[in-house]
Amino acid sequence: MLRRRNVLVLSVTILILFFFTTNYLRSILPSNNSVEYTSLSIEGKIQIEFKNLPKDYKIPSLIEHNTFYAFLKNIKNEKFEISGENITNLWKEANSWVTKTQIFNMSSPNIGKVAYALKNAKILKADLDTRGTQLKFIFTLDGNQQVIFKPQWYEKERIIEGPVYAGKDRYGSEIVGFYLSAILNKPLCPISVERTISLKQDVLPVATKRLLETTFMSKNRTCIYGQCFFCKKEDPICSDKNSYLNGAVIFNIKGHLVSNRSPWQRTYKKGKRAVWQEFPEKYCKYVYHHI
Ligand SMILES: Nc1ncnc2c1ncn2[C@@H]1O[C@H](COP(=O)(O)OP(=O)(O)OP(=O)(O)O)[C@@H](O)[C@H]1O
Ligand SMILES: [Mn+2]
Repeated sequence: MLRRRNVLVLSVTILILFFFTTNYLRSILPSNNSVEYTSLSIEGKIQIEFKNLPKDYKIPSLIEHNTFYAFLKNIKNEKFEISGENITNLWKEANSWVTKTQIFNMSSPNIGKVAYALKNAKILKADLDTRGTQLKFIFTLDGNQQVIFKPQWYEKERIIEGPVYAGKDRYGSEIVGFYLSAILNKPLCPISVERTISLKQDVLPVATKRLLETTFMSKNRTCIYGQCFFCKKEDPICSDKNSYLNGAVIFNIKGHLVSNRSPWQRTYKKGKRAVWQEFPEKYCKYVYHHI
């Protein structure tokens, strides 16, 4: 009886060991399937090559970066009294962060206050922002800081079908861009926050003439169509019935910005492929040597 049990225990142990060893070997041994490799996309090959990189190229995860943790702590909305010198000095500091290599200071303990001020400071003047191609506003906040306001056009969950450039600006991408730039330790996206404004109370009383000229009421909602390449009277942004409109408030960078096209820019014509899509391998070398 005892012997039979021993044999059983031994067989089960061998079976378990066999199972784990084969699985382990499968995970560490390179798969020698070269046919599979050649049929992979460029992105797929990059993913595989990442795993084979010498350890010199391996860097610790940026998310563990001390600066990022300081940023996470600092960005927590910090309530303060928005008035007089407080706010003027805060904007002064935020503007001093902007250099050629960063547009916000991840380590500043005041970054939470800037986010709070973007979300809460009174709007002193509201105008249309005619830069770019889509509808946006430029507000002057208490303390004389200009910010851009991009309205929310769609429910957050809404999925827009079609090409990657289908649909209007998604205001959330401004906010995601800001946080992503911090996570990647490249603070190159302006500080952005979500904010709900009352068109009736916060905007219309301080609106410029040209903003008011593109404003009308429709079914108890305040609607604005603005002035831009894609702006149409038939396609305005409208508040809810209580006159509220949600969107992103984006810190406006002072000074002159230069546009640099990405060498990997998409084309906007259906079916027309960009050079980088036609000759992916050669194009990479070309950009490396010529741009
Ligand atoms: N935070 C900012 N600070 C200063 N200038 C800005 C800021 N955001 C945008 N701009 C300026 O406004 C221009 C248009 O901005 P943006 O790309 O966000 O608008 P858009 O309507 O989506 O235009 P496009 O279709 O050209 O992308 C930018 O090229 C830049 O010059
Ligand atoms: Mn854009």
